[in-house]
Amino acid sequence: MASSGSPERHAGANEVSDRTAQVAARLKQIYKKYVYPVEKKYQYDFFFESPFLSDVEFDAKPQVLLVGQYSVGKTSFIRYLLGRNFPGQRIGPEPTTDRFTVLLNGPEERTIPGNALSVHPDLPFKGLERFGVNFLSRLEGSQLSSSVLRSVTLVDTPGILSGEKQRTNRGYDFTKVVAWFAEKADLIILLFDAHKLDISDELKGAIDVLKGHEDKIRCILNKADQIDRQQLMRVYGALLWSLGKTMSSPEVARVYVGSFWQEPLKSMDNAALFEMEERDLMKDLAVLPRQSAVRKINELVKRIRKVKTLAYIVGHLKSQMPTLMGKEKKQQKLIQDLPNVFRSILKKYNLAAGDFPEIQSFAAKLQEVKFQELAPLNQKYIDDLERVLTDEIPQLMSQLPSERDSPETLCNKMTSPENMPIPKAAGKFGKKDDHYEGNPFGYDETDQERYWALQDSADRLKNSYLQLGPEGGYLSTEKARDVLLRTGLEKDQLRQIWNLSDMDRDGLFDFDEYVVAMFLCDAVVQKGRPIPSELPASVVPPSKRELLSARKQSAFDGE
Ligand SMILES: Nc1ncnc2c1ncn2[C@@H]1O[C@H](COP(=O)(O)OP(=O)(O)OP(=O)(O)O)[C@@H](O)[C@H]1O
Repeated sequence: MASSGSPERHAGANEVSDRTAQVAARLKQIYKKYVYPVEKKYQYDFFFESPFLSDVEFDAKPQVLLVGQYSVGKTSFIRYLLGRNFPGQRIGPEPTTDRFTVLLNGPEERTIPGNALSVHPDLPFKGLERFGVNFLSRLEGSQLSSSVLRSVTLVDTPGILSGEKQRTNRGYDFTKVVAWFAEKADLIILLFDAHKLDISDELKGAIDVLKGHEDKIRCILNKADQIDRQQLMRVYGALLWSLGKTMSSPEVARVYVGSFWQEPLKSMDNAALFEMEERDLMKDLAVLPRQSAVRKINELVKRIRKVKTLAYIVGHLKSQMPTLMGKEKKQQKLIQDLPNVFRSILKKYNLAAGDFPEIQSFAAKLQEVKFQELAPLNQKYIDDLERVLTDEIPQLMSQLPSERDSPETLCNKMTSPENMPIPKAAGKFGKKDDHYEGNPFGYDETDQERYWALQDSADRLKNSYLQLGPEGGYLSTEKARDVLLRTGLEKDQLRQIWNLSDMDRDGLFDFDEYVVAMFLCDAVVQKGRPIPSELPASVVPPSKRELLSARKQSAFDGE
């Protein structure tokens, strides 16, 4: 039984989390089966200068980016969300975080150097190499086993400094890097210090690069308990005014006021207000996994529409080529007449202008190919894409809570109503911690019974397991052995891995056992780790915990 609260309290949240993972897995299948072959056939990567999608794009967790001046409490806020310290954490009154820290879930606690992070095939940080070695030495991964990080990835940024220091000391383009992370983020939290509110040029610069992402921005007026009510009103007003001038969005930014760390409030004057504000912020965070799933669906829809349009364009150009003479001449004529060609394709197939490539760069690309070598239009491809758009995508959307739901109702769908995510330490508001909810995303930090450090690997391995052809939910001994042999490990090592993974000793691999085996093989092959004598508790699948602890007990009792 869960250590804090009954399992039912979390059922809604886990269900949504599972559903969003299922949606991501289905999107990946759709892409591989129906979209990728068309992209390849009509050279989407070349014509749209957009690489083919990899699994990472679908599997990536929602990202939360924290931005603010130095010492506003970004790192303390993350620590508060996680409910614990994390590797590489630096908190202090002086500028402490001089690097971008990406907080990731993983079975062992460690820091990961920026270089490794930016080339890791399973992480969505490829592309950061372009900011140079100076930047990479200021990038760090912090891996820990955390239920919060199972749902989201957090990115802590270096505090924004004032004046010259900002420009001269960094050795890389800070604002460009923030823009890169902002693009990928699902939520951007801008923190301000109520105690020393100052929207400097640098912060304005950072807010500028967040332009176009206004819908993702949430502001926090932190340390609000350090000042009295009257001062707070003034500071709050001044912040809204400055933000209104700096941010181009027509809507007033949502500013959460409070003190976002675990310490008790300095003054209880505004305790009720701060508590409500934290509750609202946690609700905002709780809908992130769902929002991220919707974003992934939308992005794939946009891409499919472009792919379809490209197939029509390429097919049309190919169809215009003469069979014998004058190919080169015809090709040049078509390129020159491209605006008209686009117009007639748009009309003929009833397409949207926004799905067409930018005309000049497309014309330049066309100069590099021979039209007679282009692929002809294949109606089957188009029909498949249409079917994805009209049947599969709406079906996927219906599996998520309705788009028209208010954040409130969405949140209700994610957690049972009486247990909305509430601040982690009710004690700080002068209350007892009896409603403690450890994680706004629905998994309770203390809920050891359901937490499994290999859950991410399990999500990734689901398809490969199914492809191996389990029967009745089990991989036969032969199949399991074949999989292990393919790792190239020594027989003796494989025997040890088998003994650790086949937890129920039935000579077969169910899915959980398969995940554990793959994890152990990977640890030995990729990372050169020794095989442990027993499985670490967080690696044991929840389905096998009772069994293993009973076995341990009977060994202890000498049975
Ligand atoms: N809610 C809070 N109320 C009062 N003090 C706080 C609060 N949160 C953090 N602090 C204090 O503010 C200082 C800065 O905190 P922290 O290092 O978390 O900020 P930061 O924004 O991550 O800074 P940097 O950008 O330099 O890394 C620390 O001394 C911390 O103890």
